[in-house]
Amino acid sequence: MIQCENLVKIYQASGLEVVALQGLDLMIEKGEFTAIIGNSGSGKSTLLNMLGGLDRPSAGKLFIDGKDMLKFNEKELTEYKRDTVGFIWQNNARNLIPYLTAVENIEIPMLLNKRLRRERALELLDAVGLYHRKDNLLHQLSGGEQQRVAIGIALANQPKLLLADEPTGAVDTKTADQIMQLFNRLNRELGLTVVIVTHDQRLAKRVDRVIAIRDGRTSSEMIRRKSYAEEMAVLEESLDLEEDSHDEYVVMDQSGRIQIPSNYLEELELAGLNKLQLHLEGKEIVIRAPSDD
Ligand SMILES: Nc1ncnc2c1ncn2[C@@H]1O[C@H](COP(=O)(O)OP(=O)(O)OP(=O)(O)O)[C@@H](O)[C@H]1O
Repeated sequence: MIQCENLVKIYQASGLEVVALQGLDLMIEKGEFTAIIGNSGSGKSTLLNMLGGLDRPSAGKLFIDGKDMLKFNEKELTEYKRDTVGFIWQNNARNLIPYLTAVENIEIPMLLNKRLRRERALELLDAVGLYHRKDNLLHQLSGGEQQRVAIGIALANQPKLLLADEPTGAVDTKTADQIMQLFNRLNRELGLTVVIVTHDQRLAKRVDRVIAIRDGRTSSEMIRRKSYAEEMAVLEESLDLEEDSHDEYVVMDQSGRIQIPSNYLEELELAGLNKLQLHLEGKEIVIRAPSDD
């Protein structure tokens, strides 16, 4: 579904160049539920904006749903945003129109698409568990309910890809869990590919794959041993997932480069060295500090 190779994004800010993505590699299959984590400023939102067609990459390759995003003209980009992708932000003000009711908010994207259907808007409201709040104005809804309306809006045009930037950043833990369950249900039942950006390691445990970004590059990856869907089938009601339910991988780029996690370097006192010894031992690669002689 998503294929990024050596993706670069450079912003120009008051005469200075900021390299927000510096050669990021990423593959996401159709139907996967992925979380992107990383420190503030590591490039998570920049990546999501590229995936959502809200901004254009400076260089590299980005294919989504078989289409080359770097070759899109304005019209194709608008069609992509309208038909392929649904976007949810942390901040409700970017998702919702305050003076409309819940159901009217969901109708908006369908209006732009000339497919206005109250019936469909109500279906979507039902899908996000808010049918009973359809006639409430937004200020009458809680933060979590507003975020669910935003998810309904993102689904209005039947996207294949759902992107969410810190979707639970402004709600409490219990509401965050409900929102994650909703994403999971949409992923399982509609087969939607879902990518969320989060700071919250706890939420990241509840997806199939976690991709960590450091300094605008993919630095490591965790893949769930059992699919989240399988686990949820058993644990539908329980929110306590095993601590250790992911295998960790480092990402290797096309040229064979990997990034060694900083805690490994520190533990073995390798941090700060500019060369290391590398050799094969059977089927394993051993990395160690250079010997003195
Ligand atoms: N429009 C812009 N103009 C200039 N620099 C930008 C712009 N957007 C992002 N940046 C810079 O690019 C880098 C990556 O920013 P980005 O917002 O993608 O990080 P992030 O990982 O999402 O951070 P956070 O978790 O704080 O939201 C930062 O150094 C940021 O200052």
